[in-house]
Amino acid sequence: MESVGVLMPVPMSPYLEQELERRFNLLKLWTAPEKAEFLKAHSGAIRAVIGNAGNGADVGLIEALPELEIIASFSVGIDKVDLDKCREKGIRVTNTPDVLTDDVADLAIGLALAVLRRLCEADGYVRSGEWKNGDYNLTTKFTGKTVGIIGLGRIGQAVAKRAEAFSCPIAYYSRTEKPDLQYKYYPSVVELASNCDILVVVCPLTQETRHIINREVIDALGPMGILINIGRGPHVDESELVSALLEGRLGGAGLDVYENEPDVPEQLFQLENVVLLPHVGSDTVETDTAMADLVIGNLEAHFLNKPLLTPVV
Ligand SMILES: O=CC(=O)O
Repeated sequence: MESVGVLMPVPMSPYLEQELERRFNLLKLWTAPEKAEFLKAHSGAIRAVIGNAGNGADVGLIEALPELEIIASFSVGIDKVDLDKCREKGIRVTNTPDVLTDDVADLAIGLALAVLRRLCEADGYVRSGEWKNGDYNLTTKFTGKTVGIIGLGRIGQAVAKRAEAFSCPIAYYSRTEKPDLQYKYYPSVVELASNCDILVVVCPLTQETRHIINREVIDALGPMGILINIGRGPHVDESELVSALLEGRLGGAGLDVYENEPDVPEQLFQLENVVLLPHVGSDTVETDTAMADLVIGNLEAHFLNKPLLTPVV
């Protein structure tokens, strides 16, 4: 497969890069001084594109690569890939489900604990020497709080399982009720937000879920409520979130994702009830390797005419 051109638009995992280089003709777009020229020069060779959470394949890229057969995303979310265009052109699409579920769910719980128990602030209190002047403030208990989950797929269910271990009642919103699960279902996000303490966003980003967290939902969650976003930034109307936090209409937020990454609203930097992470939900050494192996497994299956391991299209 050494002659198969595989385009990597942006740097991702060094392990993935190294393993792709051993098997394929890896073309690193970001190393080219003139990207359009580079694509033109290699368009006849490129049969695969590697996407990720931030960079997928839009119509422009797909149209520029006439030999493109497969987009293998190094992510579970494929909102940056134009799936309709891929279907129309018969281009296959794969992602990396399951292998990252535990890490992302762990991080949701970590964010909830960090916001409620002020872990980052308290750490700063020790490092700055302020502890010598007196004890740190009281914080808020996590155990027993009602956790509302938007999107009860693989990751949502893993969040629920972890929260149950903290004796948290679980409620959820999803497009359809899941009668085989014992959790309380709400048919609207506002109703869910009105009836939980911690609201976790974990659904895929689609036209329907863009800004699923709007002013009405934020107000329903209220001044004691906590929003955790481990899904995608555009799930949340970010300017509404910032106003609500600045005005004390929302109790706090734990965010791993933002509307315009890596730009984060600077008004949030001063707030002690907010914990900000740089989109690291699945970024552990173990999961990076597992995701990379799955990307490679899908490419090898495709070019050997075998069934894809984790097909989306
Ligand atoms: O955001 C990360 C992913 O979609 O895998």
